[in-house]
Amino acid sequence: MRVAVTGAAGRMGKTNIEAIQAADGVQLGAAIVEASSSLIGADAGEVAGVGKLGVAIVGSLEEVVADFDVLIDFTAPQATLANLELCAANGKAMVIGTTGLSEAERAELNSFGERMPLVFASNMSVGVNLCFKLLAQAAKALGDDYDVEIIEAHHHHKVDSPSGTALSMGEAVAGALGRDLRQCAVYGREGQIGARTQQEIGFATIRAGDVVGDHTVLFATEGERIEITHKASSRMTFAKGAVRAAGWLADKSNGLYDMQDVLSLRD
Ligand SMILES: NC(=O)C1=CN([C@@H]2O[C@H](COP(=O)(O)OP(=O)(O)OC[C@H]3O[C@@H](n4cnc5c(N)ncnc54)[C@H](OP(=O)(O)O)[C@@H]3O)[C@@H](O)[C@H]2O)C=CC1
Ligand SMILES: O=C(O)C1=N[C@H](C(=O)O)C[C@H](O)C1
Repeated sequence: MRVAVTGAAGRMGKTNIEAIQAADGVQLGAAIVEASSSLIGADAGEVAGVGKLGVAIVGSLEEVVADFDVLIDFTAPQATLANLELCAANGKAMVIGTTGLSEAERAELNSFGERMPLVFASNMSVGVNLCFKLLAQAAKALGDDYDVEIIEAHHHHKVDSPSGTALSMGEAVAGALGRDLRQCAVYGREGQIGARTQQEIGFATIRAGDVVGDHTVLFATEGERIEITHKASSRMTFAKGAVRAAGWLADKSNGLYDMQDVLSLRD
C-alpha cells in the first residue's frame, strides 16, 4: 500500500514518515508540505530523520495524486478539509488526526464518509482508545454522584484547546451519563463563578514545554476520587496507530470510521 503524508515537515508528519518506513506492507508514496515551504524538493526521509527514501517533497497534493492509495493527514482544519475534497474526487482513502475542528468543520468532515473510506480519530494511540472504553464504563458505574473534571497537558506549540482527546473523553463520559457535552461542558473557570453544578463536566488545559500529551479524567465525590490517566511519552504511539489505520482501510468500503473500529474495540 502506498501512503502519502501531508504536513510532512510537521511534528506528526515526520513521525508518520518514520512509522511508515518501519512498518511492513506500506511504503511512502508522496510527502506534501505547504506551497510556500523551503523544503520542496528535499528528500522526505532525510527531513524526517530516517535517511534517504527517494521521495521528493512537493508543495501540492494534486501534483502527486497518482502516487498513493491512502493519505495520512495531521495538519490543520482548513487544510484537512481541502485534502478531503481532493481525495474524495480521486478515489483515495484518508486517515485524519487533525484536531481543533469547529462543529461546522466536523460536520463537513463527517459528510465525506459517504464518498470515501475515512478514519478520523482525535487520538490514534491504543492506550487512549482503551481509556475511552474504561471511561464510559466508569461513568456508568459511578453515575451522577461523582463530579467529572478533565485535565490535559500538552507542549507549548499546540494551537487548539482543549485537546481533541480531552473533548472525546468528555463525549465518552457525557454519553454514558446521558448528557449532551455541548450543554454541560465548562471550559476553564475564573472569578466569582458560584458553586459547581452537579451536571457540569469541567475542562482544564495546561500548555508547557515538550509534553507530548497527558490526559486525566477525575471522578470525585464526598470521601473518594478516582483518576483515569493516560500519558503519551512519544509521538510514535500516535503514528503507529495512524499507519495501522491506513493498512486497515485497504479493503474498506466508503464510511466514516474511527480507531475503535480499527482496534476492534467497538461494542
Ligand atoms: N489524532 C492524533 O493521534 C494526534 C493528533 N494531532 C493533531 O495533529 C495536528 C498536527 O499536529 P503537529 O504535527 O504537532 O503540528 P505541526 O504544526 O508540527 O504540523 C502541522 C503541519 O501541517 C501543516 N499545515 C498547517 N496548515 C496548513 C495548510 N493550511 N496547508 C497545508 N499544510 C498546512 C504545517 O505546515 P507548515 O509548518 O509549513 O505551516 C505543519 O507542517 C494537530 O491538529 C494536532 O492536534 C497530533 C498528535 C496526535
Ligand atoms: O497536538 C498534539 O500534540 C496532540 N493532539 C491530539 C489532541 O488534540 O488530542 C492528540 C495528542 O494528545 C497530541
